[in-house]
Amino acid sequence: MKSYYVKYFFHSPKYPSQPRKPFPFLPPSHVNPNPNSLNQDQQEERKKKNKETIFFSSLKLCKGSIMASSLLLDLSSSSYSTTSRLLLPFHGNKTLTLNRRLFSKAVPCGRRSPAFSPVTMAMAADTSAKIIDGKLIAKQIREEVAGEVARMKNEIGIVPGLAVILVGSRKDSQTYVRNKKKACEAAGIISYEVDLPEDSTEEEMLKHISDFNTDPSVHGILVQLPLPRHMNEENILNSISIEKDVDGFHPLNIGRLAMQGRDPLFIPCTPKGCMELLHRYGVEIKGKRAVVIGRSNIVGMPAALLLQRENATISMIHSYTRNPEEITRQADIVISAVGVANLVRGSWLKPGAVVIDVGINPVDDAEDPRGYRLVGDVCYEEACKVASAVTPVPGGVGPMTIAMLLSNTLSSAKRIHRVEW
Ligand SMILES: Nc1nc(=O)c2c([nH]1)NC[C@@H]1CN(c3ccc(C(=O)N[C@@H](CCC(=O)O)C(=O)O)cc3)C=[N+]21
Repeated sequence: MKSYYVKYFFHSPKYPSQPRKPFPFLPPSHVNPNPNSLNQDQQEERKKKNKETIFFSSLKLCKGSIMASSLLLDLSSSSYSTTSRLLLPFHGNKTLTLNRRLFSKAVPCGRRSPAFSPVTMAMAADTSAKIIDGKLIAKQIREEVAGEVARMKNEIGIVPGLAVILVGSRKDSQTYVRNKKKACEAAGIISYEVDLPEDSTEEEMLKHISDFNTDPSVHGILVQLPLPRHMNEENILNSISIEKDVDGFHPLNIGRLAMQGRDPLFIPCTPKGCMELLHRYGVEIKGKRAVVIGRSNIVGMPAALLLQRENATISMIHSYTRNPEEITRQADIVISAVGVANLVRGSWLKPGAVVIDVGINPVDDAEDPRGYRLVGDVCYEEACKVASAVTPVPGGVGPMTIAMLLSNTLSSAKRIHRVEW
């Protein structure tokens, strides 16, 4: 039986909504900008894998009732930011309908040498776009948070606390959690970490959450996603007290975000980071056309709601969108969160557009000690020539996500302790 590597999972009770097991990272070869950098063996291995690998931008199981989410899964909840690392072996006997339209756009588009900072590269590439420096802004925000944390401690003797729950031993999740902890410590926020083995039960998880819900020294609770497939993500996220849900994933919180005249308790960290970058770079949003590529619960959808709250006219692009290129080209602001390397080409952009690239996609890089490097959803070099401002990857939205987590934890502690300033 032929086996395909399929991204991603099925939304059906019959099928778990999470990967069967993490599969070794296998980046699509056609986004490798420099296949010649591979040695002979690696090239052979690559050719072999290519033969048996089909990437989907969307797929349907023909029997109808079961629909698979697409590659344009939009950093969707259980696959957050890791879609491109997780490829599932699929031993299906079902007929698959492929829609390669969008994905076929994701081809190599130049290379950024790791030796150069984004800023130097932008200049070297003779571009006009301003580089939106997320790393710098995130640092400023972390310092602002640290100042307020110190003030809280001095004035009322309260130190904000963040609880992080990690299940399993995924390397990328461990790295993210470690970085979050480090950032907390640097800002003076106390972090509490619970590491659970992969095979822990949902009940154990719920017990930890319920303990944190009632623990007065904890002001924020974060469950690192994705969760192992035997856990029900919806149940778990719903059990986090809305007052402490610093990720802002609680459905009631999202409902408030979507409604006029209501305010959410927390704005989800990644979209909040995107908005903060637009604000701090003085990008006007009111009355502008904004396109959000990807409709995940944690990035695309809340990002569109936030832009709309600030009076932009929004369009959302997803795996079933016809003419994504044409629609994107009308946008003054583009936020891309799909997890497909180099999907958005220069030709997709209106001259002068502002581009926020949320994608974090690993692509092979034999020159990198890790064997891969990270690129965004947007072809950076091309975007630099057309857009007026672009976020780099890394160094763009990623660091902002962590800064926003600290900011949400601080505001939670302030709200709980009724701090007025
Ligand atoms: N409950 C939950 N909340 C999250 O906010 C959440 C999550 N689960 N699961 C995983 C994703 C991923 N995520 C990132 C945070 C920081 C960087 C980041 O700092 N990236 C750097 C460095 C990247 C590198 O070099 O490895 C950059 O883009 O410059 C990236 C990704 C938060 N996530």
